[in-house]
Amino acid sequence: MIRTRGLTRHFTVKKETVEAVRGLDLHVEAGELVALLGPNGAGKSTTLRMLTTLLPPTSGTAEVAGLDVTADPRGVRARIGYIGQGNGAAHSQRGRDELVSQGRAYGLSRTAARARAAELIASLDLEGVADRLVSSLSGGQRRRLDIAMGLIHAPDLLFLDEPSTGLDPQNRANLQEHIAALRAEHGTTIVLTTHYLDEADQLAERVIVIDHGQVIADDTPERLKADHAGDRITLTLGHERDARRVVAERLGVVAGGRVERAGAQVVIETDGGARLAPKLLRGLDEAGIEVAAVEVARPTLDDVFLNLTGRSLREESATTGEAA
Ligand SMILES: Nc1ncnc2c1ncn2[C@@H]1O[C@H](COP(=O)(O)OP(=O)(O)OP(=O)(O)O)[C@@H](O)[C@H]1O
Repeated sequence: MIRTRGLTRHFTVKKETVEAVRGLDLHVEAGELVALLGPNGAGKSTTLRMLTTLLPPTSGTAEVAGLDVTADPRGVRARIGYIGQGNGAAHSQRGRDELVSQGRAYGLSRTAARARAAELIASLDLEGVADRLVSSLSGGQRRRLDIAMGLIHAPDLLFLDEPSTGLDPQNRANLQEHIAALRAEHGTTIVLTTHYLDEADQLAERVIVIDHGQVIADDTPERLKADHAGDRITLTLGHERDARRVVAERLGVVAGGRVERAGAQVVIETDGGARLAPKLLRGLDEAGIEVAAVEVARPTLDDVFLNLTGRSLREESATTGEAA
């Protein structure tokens, strides 16, 4: 469905070159639900804008829905849906009318456009609000209407640029359910960008991690976590000196496990944390070390990003005022 080779985009800002996307080789099969995950400025939107023909590549090629984005941009646009960041239906119109107009713009007859609009209104749970002015809809309802707009011509491939940014957790969860349901019902190939780690983890079957305009990892969330991050055992000990001793003598810590200490807390990153934790506790007990609390956590995609780049995606998002 998508194949890019060496896809590259530079911008020139005040005589300086910004290498927004640097030689991406992407391959997305029909029916996949893929998330492009990366910090602000990683190049996700620029990639999407090239794949949707909104921006010409500086170099490299991209084939989308069987057509070359540079040679046949109109053909590509007819076969895809694209929902950008913050674009959307006109606020002074009613949602249903906007959908019908959009359908007409794609060449559907009035009857077909109405039927398709009704179908999307039902499947995106907009029945109660589709006949209201768009300006009166909530953020989550508006985002669902945007998605309906992008799907009016029944494209095989849908691009969503940060679909849930700005929504509260409940609306985000609701939108994610709708995206998953669309895929299940229609088999639409979906490519979305996000910097919400849990969204990529729960929704996508495949996560392509992008940093500084390049792919740094590409796999299922489970395999990314298994390959690039371990479980995390957090021990809170009674005294800081005990924590120092655990680290210095690597008490109960298996070979290869990474150990860090902060005050009386020791964090051990290791494979098979649930299996190791009881052994570890027995070892500490035998050494006469008191344990106040223990927690075993499975790795997150943030741990994957941290291990790959040395930076936390969560912190980077926080510094730019975004929640991740
Ligand atoms: N029109 C433009 N002119 C100049 N620089 C640009 C332009 N568009 C993007 N950039 C730069 O290209 C880099 C990649 O930006 P892009 O918007 O693709 O990142 P992103 O991963 O989508 O980030 P975000 O999560 O913040 O949307 C950034 O350094 C950005 O400032």
